[in-house]
Amino acid sequence: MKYTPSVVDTHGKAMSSTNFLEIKNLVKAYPTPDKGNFVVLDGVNLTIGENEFISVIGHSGCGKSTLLKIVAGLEKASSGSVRLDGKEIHKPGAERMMVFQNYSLLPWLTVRENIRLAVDEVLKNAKNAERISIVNQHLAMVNLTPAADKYPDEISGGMKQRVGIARALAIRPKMLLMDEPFGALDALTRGKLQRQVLDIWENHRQAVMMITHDVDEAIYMSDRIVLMTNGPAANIREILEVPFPHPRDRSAMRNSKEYFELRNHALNFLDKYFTQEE
Ligand SMILES: Nc1ncnc2c1ncn2[C@@H]1O[C@H](COP(=O)(O)OP(=O)(O)OP(=O)(O)O)[C@@H](O)[C@H]1O
Repeated sequence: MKYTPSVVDTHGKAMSSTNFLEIKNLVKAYPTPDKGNFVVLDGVNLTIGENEFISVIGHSGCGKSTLLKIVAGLEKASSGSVRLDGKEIHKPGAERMMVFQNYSLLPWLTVRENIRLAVDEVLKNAKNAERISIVNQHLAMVNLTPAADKYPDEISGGMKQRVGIARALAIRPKMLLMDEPFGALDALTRGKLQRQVLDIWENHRQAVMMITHDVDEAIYMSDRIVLMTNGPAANIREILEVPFPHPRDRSAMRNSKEYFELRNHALNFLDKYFTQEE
């Protein structure tokens, strides 16, 4: 039987979510040396709810990172608008925290100091005791208390990524932006960290936008999956609603007919666009 997504919405009117993040008619073009423009994103519309976990999937180079960077305020849109909680995004802000694939920790600071630096930077009005408590709480949340005084080059990739996640969460952002956060990890570490991030998110719900190349990861973690067309001039072709309530049991889910159909639908979508490009 062919899978029919429960939501196919390329105009951003998500049925089950509020418009916490609102991306409207977003276009991003880079100037080229011949004075033309290279259009990366062309007319992206998307809304994300306050407590919603969204994954973005698309072929390499279609503009996923560009989209995330615009939401982070690290890149500017050529036209269109991006609003968070009603406010236009023009620059980076502490209400949107980014987790990168390559960890991006400061190597001369310990695990604890990496998290503390972000807390000091953002929670300027908090008293010292409160800052210490926030750092300790977030170290514990990602099971890093025993490694708190180690330096980044003394810990594994999975641990580094947990520091990145704890650092992002410690400043209590309204939205978490993750660019292939588990991409550099081995399968076992990846699975464990996916579960850990979900545990945290299930207890402290917030808006999450995660880029991934992994369909299983997207189904396991997110409420909706955004499928992007190939670039140039990419946009959103389909949005799939993931029909499993949280917390999710990965193995039970994987054995269900819905999972199989959703997975095949997403993989067929990617195959179709890959074939068209060739
Ligand atoms: N600063 C820039 N100047 C010019 N072109 C750029 C710039 N940044 C990105 N691009 C181009 O925009 C397109 C989209 O890049 P982007 O990194 O957003 O893709 P992606 O979907 O995240 O790719 P991947 O999955 O491989 O990480 C690519 O063709 C890239 O070369």
